[in-house]
Amino acid sequence: MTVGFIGTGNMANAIVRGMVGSGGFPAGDVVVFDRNASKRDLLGSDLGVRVVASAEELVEASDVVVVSVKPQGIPALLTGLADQIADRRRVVVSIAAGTPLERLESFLTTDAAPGAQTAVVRVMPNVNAMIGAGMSAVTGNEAATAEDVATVLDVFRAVGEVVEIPESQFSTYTAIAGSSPAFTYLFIDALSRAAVAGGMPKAQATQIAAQAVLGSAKMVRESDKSPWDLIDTVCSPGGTTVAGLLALEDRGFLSTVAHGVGATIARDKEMNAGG
Ligand SMILES: NC(=O)C1=CN([C@@H]2O[C@H](COP(=O)(O)OP(=O)(O)OC[C@H]3O[C@@H](n4cnc5c(N)ncnc54)[C@H](OP(=O)(O)O)[C@@H]3O)[C@@H](O)[C@H]2O)C=CC1
Ligand SMILES: O=C(O)[C@@H]1CCC=N1
Repeated sequence: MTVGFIGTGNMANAIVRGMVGSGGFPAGDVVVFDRNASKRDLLGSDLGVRVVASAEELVEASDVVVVSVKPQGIPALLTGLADQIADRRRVVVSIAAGTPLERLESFLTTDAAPGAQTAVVRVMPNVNAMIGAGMSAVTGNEAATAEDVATVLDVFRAVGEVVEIPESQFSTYTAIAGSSPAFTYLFIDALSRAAVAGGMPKAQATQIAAQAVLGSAKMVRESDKSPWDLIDTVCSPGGTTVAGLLALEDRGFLSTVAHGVGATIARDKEMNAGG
């Protein structure tokens, strides 16, 4: 099975590097195209994946076509490829935020295959796919068979964990897993900047903060305690942690995070509605 990527920016780079790096996908089974020759060629020279010179050539060469351009670029791209995609019976995967299956289907409707519906699978990955630590949600349209969805799950499983969720949950999912790496990087940077204020070199502080966040995430996943209960295990009576925790709450830490997640969901829904 050949998987092709149209658009080799931040996200496709992460996925393709993760796929090939994981050893789960031979470089020869991955095809890439980007309108910037230098970007697509870099993936070819770094990984040995097949590089093609047009989107049409990519559709011709790929069983699964992953559209990895910004949401604004999708209408023109898919409309231009709709006849060929229907004719070749390709499975289309979109990783775009704020772009529902129904809209993707509307761009793929074609007179070349009246009544036939293209299989479309929507995925929300995250950028940690680059190191095989991604988290991706997957959902298929009516035309996507269980086998199509399973194939796409396999692709994204090669770069991290996968979960199948209903499309109605995609906005919420996007906030807590698609966008949240940025929020978490910000948290790590905030920890390390505060340590710089305390006199520690930035590079060292960042590595220490990152390991503390990594270990905390592992603990949440592996412990049978809830995060709330784990907080109590760190807070010694009259100690340092509870002092810091109360100061964070004094500035509304929890509600600030919830506010950020809410704004992310709202923006995704606005994009879903065409905004
Ligand atoms: N970045 C992230 O963490 C995540 C992103 N996503 C989704 O992934 C998608 C891609 O995002 P991201 O990788 O960040 O975006 P980028 O802008 O980094 O990458 C998109 C690439 O596609 C190229 N491109 C645009 N239109 C075409 C076209 N018609 N044919 C060929 N190449 C084209 C762009 O070229 P040019 O530079 O010239 O525009 C660019 O190189 C988005 O839809 C986003 O919602 C989903 C989850 C996480
Ligand atoms: O910011 C965005 O719109 C994309 C979707 C999730 C992460 N990046």
